[in-house]
Amino acid sequence: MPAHKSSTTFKLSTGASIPAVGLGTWQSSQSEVYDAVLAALESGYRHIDTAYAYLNEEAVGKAIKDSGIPREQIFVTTKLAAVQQLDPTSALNDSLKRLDLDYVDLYLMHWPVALNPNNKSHPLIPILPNGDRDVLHDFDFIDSYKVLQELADQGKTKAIGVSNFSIKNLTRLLEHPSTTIKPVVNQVELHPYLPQNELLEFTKKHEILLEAYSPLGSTNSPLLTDETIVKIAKNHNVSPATILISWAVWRGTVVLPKSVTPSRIESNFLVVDLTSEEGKQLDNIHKEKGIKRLINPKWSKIDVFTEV
Ligand SMILES: NC(=O)C1=CN([C@@H]2O[C@H](COP(=O)(O)OP(=O)(O)OC[C@H]3O[C@@H](n4cnc5c(N)ncnc54)[C@H](OP(=O)(O)O)[C@@H]3O)[C@@H](O)[C@H]2O)C=CC1
Ligand SMILES: O=C1Nc2ccccc2C1=O
Repeated sequence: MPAHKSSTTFKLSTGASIPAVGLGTWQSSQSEVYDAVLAALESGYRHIDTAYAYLNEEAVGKAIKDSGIPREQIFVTTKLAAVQQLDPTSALNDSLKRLDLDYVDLYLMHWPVALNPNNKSHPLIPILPNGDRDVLHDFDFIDSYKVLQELADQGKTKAIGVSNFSIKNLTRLLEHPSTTIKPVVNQVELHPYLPQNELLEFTKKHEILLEAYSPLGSTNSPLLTDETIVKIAKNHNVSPATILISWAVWRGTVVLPKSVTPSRIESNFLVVDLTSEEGKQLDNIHKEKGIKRLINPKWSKIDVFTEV
C-alpha cells in the first residue's frame, strides 16, 4: 500500500483507545501551537501531547475548541512538571483551566524527580546559587503517584502514566503496595539511535504502552540524513520522517512527532507499510551508529536513566 493516513489505535490497559500518532508540542509557542493543532486536527490527527512545562496549554485548548471536533473524539495528554510534584491536584486543576477542558485523557508524571517550588529563581527550572537544579532529594515519586491515582478516581483524567521512567523506577512503582492503578504508558525518548529494546520488552510484559518522544531526533536531527533511513524513504517515495514514524508504529509504540510547519504536520500523519527486512534494518541502525540519547537534563546528583 502507498503512504496513507495513520488509522492505527492502541488499547490502554484501562480499555480506552489511543491513536498511535499524536502531535508533539514541546517548543511550540502559543501562537504556533494554535495553528499547528488546528492543522493537525484538519489532517486527521486525534491525539495531542502537551505539558504544563511547554507553556502552551491555553492555545492547545483553544484550538481544540475552535476545531469544532467533539471533545470525546480527541485524545489529550498533559503532564505534571517537576516543579509541581508536591501538589498534583492543584497542578491538574490549573492545567484543566488553561486547557478549558473538564478532563484530560492522560495525565503523566513528566519526570521521576521533584524541583523546589519555593525557589522562585525560575518558574519551571529553579536553580541553586551554584547553578545546579534545585532538586528535592527527599522526594519520592511514589507519593505524587498516589495523588495521580486519586485524580483518576475523580475522573479529572481518564488515565495516568509516567514519563522518563527507567525499568528500575517502573519496577519500584509497580511493586509498591500503594500502586492500585498501573501507569498506562511510559513516554520516553525513542528512535533508531535509542531503540529502548529492554524497556519495550519490559513494558509489553506489564501491559504498559511506550510512547516515543523526539521520534525524529528532535531539533537538527542526524536521523533525517542517516543513509539507511534515507534509502528506505526513497524506496517508498516518502520523507525520512515518515519512515521514522512508520517504524515506531510498526514496533507497537505511540509516536509523537512535533511540527509547526503545515506541510510537515500533514506528511507526519502518513505511514507506510515497512517490510520486515526494512523493519530489521531500522532495528539494527544503533548497532553500527551506537546509542545516542538526545534529551538528558542534569538533575543535580540524580541520573534518572541509570539502571543500577
Ligand atoms: N516527556 C518528555 O520528557 C518529552 C516529551 N516530548 C514530546 O515529544 C514531542 C516530539 O519530540 P521533539 O523533541 O519535539 O522532537 P521531534 O523528534 O518530534 O522533532 C521535532 C523537530 O523536527 C522538525 N520536523 C518535524 N517534522 C519534520 C519533517 N517531516 N521533516 C523534517 N523535519 C521535521 C520540527 O521542525 P518544525 O516544527 O519547524 O517543523 C522540529 O524541529 C514533543 O514535542 C513533546 O510533545 C519531547 C521531549 C521530552
Ligand atoms: O518535554 C520535554 N522536553 C525536554 C527537553 C529537554 C529537557 C526537558 C524536556 C522536557 O521535559
